[in-house]
Amino acid sequence: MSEQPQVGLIGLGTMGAALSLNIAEKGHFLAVYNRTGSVTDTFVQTAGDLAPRLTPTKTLENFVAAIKAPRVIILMVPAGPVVDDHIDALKPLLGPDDLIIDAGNANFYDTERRAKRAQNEKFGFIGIGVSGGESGARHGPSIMVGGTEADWARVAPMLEAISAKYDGTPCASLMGPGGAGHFVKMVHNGIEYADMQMIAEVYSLMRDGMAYKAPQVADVFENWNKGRLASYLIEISAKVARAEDPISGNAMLDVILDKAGQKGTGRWTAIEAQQLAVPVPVIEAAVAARNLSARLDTRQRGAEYFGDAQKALEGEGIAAKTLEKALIAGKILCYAQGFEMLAAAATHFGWDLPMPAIARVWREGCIIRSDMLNDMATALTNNPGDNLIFAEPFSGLLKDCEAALRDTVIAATKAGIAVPALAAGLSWFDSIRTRRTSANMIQAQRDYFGAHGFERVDGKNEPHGPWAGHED
Ligand SMILES: NC(=O)C1=CN([C@@H]2O[C@H](COP(=O)(O)OP(=O)(O)OC[C@H]3O[C@@H](n4cnc5c(N)ncnc54)[C@H](OP(=O)(O)O)[C@@H]3O)[C@@H](O)[C@H]2O)C=CC1
Ligand SMILES: O=C(CO)[C@H](O)[C@H](O)COP(=O)(O)O
Repeated sequence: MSEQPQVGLIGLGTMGAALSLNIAEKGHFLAVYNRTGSVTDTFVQTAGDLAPRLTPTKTLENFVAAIKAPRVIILMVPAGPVVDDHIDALKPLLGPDDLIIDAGNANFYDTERRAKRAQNEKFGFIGIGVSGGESGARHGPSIMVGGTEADWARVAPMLEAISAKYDGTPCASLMGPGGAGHFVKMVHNGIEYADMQMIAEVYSLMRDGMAYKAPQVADVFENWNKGRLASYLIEISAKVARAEDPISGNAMLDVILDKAGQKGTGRWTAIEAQQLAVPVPVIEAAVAARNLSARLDTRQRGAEYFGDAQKALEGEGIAAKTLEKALIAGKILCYAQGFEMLAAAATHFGWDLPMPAIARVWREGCIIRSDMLNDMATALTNNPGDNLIFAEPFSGLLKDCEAALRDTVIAATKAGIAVPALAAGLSWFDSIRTRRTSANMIQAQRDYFGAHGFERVDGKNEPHGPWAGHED
């Protein structure tokens, strides 16, 4: 029997269509609206058994009218002004206690602003981060919610029902107020960039350093997916390496242009980490690598002018076991940096970010889901406030894998195969356990040119060097 929907969704693109079907499948009736009306028609016509639970609408007025108050309206449209436009358009149509949920990849500052603005309105607004791509949205994404406890109590039953489950536990949690959910999603994506980049780097070592064909790379990744590296990204990397191009019959990977796209969340993570003064060099390297990959002309010119950098690795190359350990180390270092950034954001923004719960919601449904995240959730629970690298099993794993990471970076560097994210991880790891760095030189330089002063190792109160008053 058809019921009046209490939920509506705007934006039937890749994510919105899949999420609508997921919501309908969990027993909800929902109204749907899409800018291009024909998309709405096709969507409902192809919804099969779920079609009776969907109410297609062609105007925002009809859309809102089709939903029973108090309404829950989900936006699944591109981040940025499109979200503001929708809020503005919905505003005169909404009633008391209606709630808009922005489920796209919004910048968390926008979400903060929108949530604050909504406090003066009769309707509410929350921002949620949703991860898992199309199949996650359809069958169970990971959901990071920003809002009040009351907002969470209201939306939790639906969001938990549609979310992925890890051993029966829903991968949906309240992260904190305002933009906290979108902040956590942003860091998720920063880590996603880094995870992907490090996998791409070991792929390059196999392809360019050891002349592996794509199916051989697939074999290696498939094997790794049975061990410590078991994860969605390794699993799909094996699948894409195995795939053939239906047009040329060549390996699919070999016909894809090496120019990485990006929508901005990785860049936002790097920018925000800089604002918070938290070093996340693995993520920064991954963002830079995407930017560099897009500079095709410069890369071609560089290769012609200076000679192509890449050579075969020396000797037998690098054993798959060594590469695996290098990737394990790189992954731990990257997550350690990501969680440190989250901890700094919690302090800076006054959010009580639930670190173990963040690791828990990332265990299933999202793009960075992996077995390791379960151990991270336990480590963050048992070692509150501590960096992951000091917590077992990660400290032990790092000790075990450090040499492999170093050997890999050295071999890659000798062969001219760029491994910026792995190298950044190693350099961070070296820096973080260096008793005396070279920052004394920086302090001396700053004092020389700007009389900025420094602290002395002997504690004496003489904050300037003998160069004070220099004339050059
Ligand atoms: N794809 C993914 O893997 C993930 C995406 N996201 C986020 O989800 C959101 C949606 O992404 P996705 O589904 O991939 O995007 P799509 O491009 O597939 O769909 C975009 C949707 O937004 C609508 N839309 C676009 N521009 C406007 C506009 N100016 N006014 C009104 N409607 C508009 C489109 O309608 P029309 O049919 O008329 O063009 C379409 O319904 C984004 O914020 C994205 O970052 C989050 C997690 C994963
Ligand atoms: O949020 C996502 C996954 O978690 C989206 O797929 C997002 O588009 C990925 O980022 P980019 O397009 O910049 O690679």
